[in-house]
Amino acid sequence: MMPNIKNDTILRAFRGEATDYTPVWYMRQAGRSQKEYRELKEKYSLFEITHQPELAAYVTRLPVEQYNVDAAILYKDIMTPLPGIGVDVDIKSGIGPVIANPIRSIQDVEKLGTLDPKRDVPYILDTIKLLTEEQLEIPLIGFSGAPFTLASYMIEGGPSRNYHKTKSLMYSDPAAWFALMDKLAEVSITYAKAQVAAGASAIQIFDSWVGALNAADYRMYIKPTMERIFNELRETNVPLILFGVGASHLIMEWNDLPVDVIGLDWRLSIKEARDKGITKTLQGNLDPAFLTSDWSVLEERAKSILDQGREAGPHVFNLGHGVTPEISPSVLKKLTAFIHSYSAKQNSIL
Ligand SMILES: Cc1c2[nH]c(c1CCC(=O)O)Cc1[nH]c(c(CCC(=O)O)c1C)Cc1[nH]c(c(CCC(=O)O)c1C)Cc1[nH]c(c(C)c1CCC(=O)O)C2
Repeated sequence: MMPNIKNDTILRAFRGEATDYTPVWYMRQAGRSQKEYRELKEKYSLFEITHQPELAAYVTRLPVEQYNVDAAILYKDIMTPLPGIGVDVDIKSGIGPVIANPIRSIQDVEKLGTLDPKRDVPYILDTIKLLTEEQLEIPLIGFSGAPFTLASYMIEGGPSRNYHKTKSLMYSDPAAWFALMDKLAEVSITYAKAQVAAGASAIQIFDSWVGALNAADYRMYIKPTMERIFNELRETNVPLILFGVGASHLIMEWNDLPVDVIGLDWRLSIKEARDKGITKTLQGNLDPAFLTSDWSVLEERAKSILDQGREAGPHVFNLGHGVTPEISPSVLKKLTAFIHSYSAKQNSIL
């Protein structure tokens, strides 16, 4: 069955078309900032919620109903597919993903299996079907972690500040590194394709931590893998988004990739990205810190981002990184309404 989408504004903006207003969604829009979510987390872990389609769909819908955003993002983690290939991962509250069997050698890479979405993550596909066939009237964004970001957890064994183990494997054992990149590229491709087949209307690839590399190493160790992923995902015909944190020095490399949208954090403005020569739709890039500032301060910064997006568009509003637990849902609701009304008004003046 086809997704039952009544408002596809955000998909048109992703593809670079002009829209009546600037569409918006927020990274980590579903999560600990919401009391309904925190209540659910008292009973269930993240993996327990994602294994139950009714519950996962409920969490995915919370920000849609509360904030009136233009897209939903499937509630799950970038770690979700990894148990399917033999990674022993747990998500620890306040820490993040922790891995009991880290990768240290090519032998460890060779032990990894292949992802079969119907066998390994059927509950994700069921959640997508439930949402897109029965519940949502706006597009659902599916996603996958990118190979570098997934590998960083798999090699470090958990979150890291400097990625020394990851880089050390990359620089000193390229055979193991490229074997791991191939394995994780396959995971991203099969997983994202299965999400689209189940009803997802766009795919975001989170390469959150790849900004730890310089551009020359990115070209050598990462870019060929990303080219393969996006070339294969182009076949799905859905818009493809690439996002990373602290990666301004890599966006010209990203601009060469067959993606539709580049997601910026707050370190580079929309205007600066366009002036550098980025030709894709830009997504971003409010510093989440503004969500705990006075409304007048937040409004001024949101206006500036929207004005840059109008002049240097196409643009989809988002944060520069995820919503954090202390952010109040009422602020996100007010901000969404402001983004819609301000951008619609500015468009009608032009
Ligand atoms: C690097 C990364 C991870 N997970 C993700 C990324 C890429 C985006 C980014 O750069 O932030 C992606 C992610 N994780 C989660 C989502 C849900 C969808 C959404 O955006 O609303 C998404 C898109 C749920 C989650 N994933 C996690 C939570 C919070 C903890 C929980 O509720 O158990 C949620 C709602 C856990 C997690 N998982 C990860 C981290 C760093 C954490 C936070 C650890 C902490 O501060 O406690 C790994």
